Amino acid sequence: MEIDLRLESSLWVGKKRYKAVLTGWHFQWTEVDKNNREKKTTSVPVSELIGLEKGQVEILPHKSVEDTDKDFTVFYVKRSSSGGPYGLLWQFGRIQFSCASGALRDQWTSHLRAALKTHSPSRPHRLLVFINPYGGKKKGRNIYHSLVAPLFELAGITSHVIVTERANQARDHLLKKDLSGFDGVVCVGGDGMFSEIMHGMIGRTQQEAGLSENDLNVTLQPCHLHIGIIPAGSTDCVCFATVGVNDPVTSALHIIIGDSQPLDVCSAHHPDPTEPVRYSVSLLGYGFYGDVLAESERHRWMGPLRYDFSGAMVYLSSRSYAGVVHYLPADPLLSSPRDNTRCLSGCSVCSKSTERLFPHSTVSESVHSFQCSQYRSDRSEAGWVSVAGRFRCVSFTCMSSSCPRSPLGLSPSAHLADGTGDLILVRESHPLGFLKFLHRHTSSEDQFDLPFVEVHRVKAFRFSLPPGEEEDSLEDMESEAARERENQESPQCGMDSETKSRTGSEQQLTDRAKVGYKPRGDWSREKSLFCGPCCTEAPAVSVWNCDGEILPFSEIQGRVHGQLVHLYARGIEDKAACVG
Ligand SMILES: Nc1ncnc2c1ncn2[C@@H]1O[C@H](COP(=O)(O)OP(=O)(O)OP(=O)(O)O)[C@@H](O)[C@H]1O
Repeated sequence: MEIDLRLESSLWVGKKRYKAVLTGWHFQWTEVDKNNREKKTTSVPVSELIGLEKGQVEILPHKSVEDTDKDFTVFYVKRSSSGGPYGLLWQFGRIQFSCASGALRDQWTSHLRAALKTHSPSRPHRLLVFINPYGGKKKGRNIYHSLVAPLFELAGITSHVIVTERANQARDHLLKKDLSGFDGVVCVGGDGMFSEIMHGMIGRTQQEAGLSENDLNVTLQPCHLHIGIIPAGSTDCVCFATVGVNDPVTSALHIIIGDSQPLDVCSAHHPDPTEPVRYSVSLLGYGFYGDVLAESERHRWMGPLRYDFSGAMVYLSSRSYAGVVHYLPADPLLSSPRDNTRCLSGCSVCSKSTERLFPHSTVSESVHSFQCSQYRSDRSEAGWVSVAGRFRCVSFTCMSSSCPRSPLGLSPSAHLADGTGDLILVRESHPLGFLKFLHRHTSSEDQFDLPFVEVHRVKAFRFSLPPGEEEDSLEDMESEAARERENQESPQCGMDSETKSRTGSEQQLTDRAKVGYKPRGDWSREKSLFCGPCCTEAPAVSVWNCDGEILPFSEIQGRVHGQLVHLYARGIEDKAACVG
């Protein structure tokens, strides 16, 4: 039975009188002048109220409380149009009302609290927070404690905070420790930290379901806990592509109100099933993007500038790589990477996909049966398409991968949660043509409208080296590796040991080395191949850039898992529709 939450009365803000109405779903206040004429109305959905306190209360920059009888303070989500060209910045709105009596004040606070409870059932109450103190400009701790923690406290959220002391600590915690009682996990850091947490969450969910995540044919179980991202890294692409801005307060507010954005994830498997699976949401890139990452790891000391520097070096080396790409196209009637649409908050393509993926309310059973039957047909060769050639880059993304420097992203019409990803093939081309392709990512010009570029919306793909090429390249690598071993301490190509122990990518490589990598996956060999223009011979193979981490092999099989994780986000809001 619906409780009657409706309440209406006059309230005062300073000397101004307002007509305030709570309808249950909305709380609105309209200024009324001396002649009883109504002026501007502010309306806030109850789901976007952050909290309320009796008295006159301030939260930021410091908490202060003046406990008065007739006042109450409401905190709510306030949209600002100043978030940049595409996203909307959310601000922490605050308004302090005075009532005619203490009894009316108590009526307002109890009605508002009841409305919040009824109409915001998915808000988190207890969160596990991981802070990477070394991410980005090393401000993660400060960002969390000064901007986020006070808002969580106001919203009645308790948090267990872990400041990481090493790479992969968060992943290991999520894989091994008791997570009962938590509603979600918060990542304070950049894309590398998010990737670590996503790997831990997906791994834990499969462990509990008794599934082998390394098996390409296994249908993975969606994760139950939501992930929130507080951007504090040098690259925060996942946050930008799912929220529209990189702003800690905006992200904290999405977490508080319990927003939910499903996200497709691509699993990347080496043909050898004993190699651990990796997951990607924003970029799996071979060739240019793999080389840039490998090169940039050698210049960590440059800070974020290393990406520009390495990009220029790799561009100048003008490399292309031979390969065969096989892909399983998605249904072209549902959407296409060239259809000029944007996946915005409430996207109908993603909603239809949710209905397809989860046709019944018993989510886990239906997901299992749907995805199993879908992938059974994927495994046969029927419907697969092959493309062979030399490529500047082969990229795959499950989202637009927009970021502040490329506001429309790698694939502007890609969807966050439709169970597909976009495969972008850039063939060997004139260097100026490739420069044009790269430059178009920073503007609104169509980067796919070039003769050497093709893009396909797919459900799965494979990349293999052409027959014969593989053995040659392995021999090349062996001799490079032998040379490299002789020059182990070479300052030109070597990484200093301090840098090495800091990075997640290398930590992962070290971990893999411990479990016995095959010779191809040995970083000491790979790094000699990606020294940029300082190398005289162009290497025959590249590596994969998996959301900013190096996968030290060339052959790969990728498969999209529809809506495998959920973020505390709602996709990019349509600015025109949200800000009047
Ligand atoms: N305490 C720690 N010490 C060293 N590395 C850590 C620590 N905590 C997390 N990491 C690792 O640091 C890597 C980079 O973190 P993050 O993404 O937060 O920062 P970033 O500045 O954006 O980094 P990058 O530009 O390399 O992606 C992650 O892969 C993560 O696993």
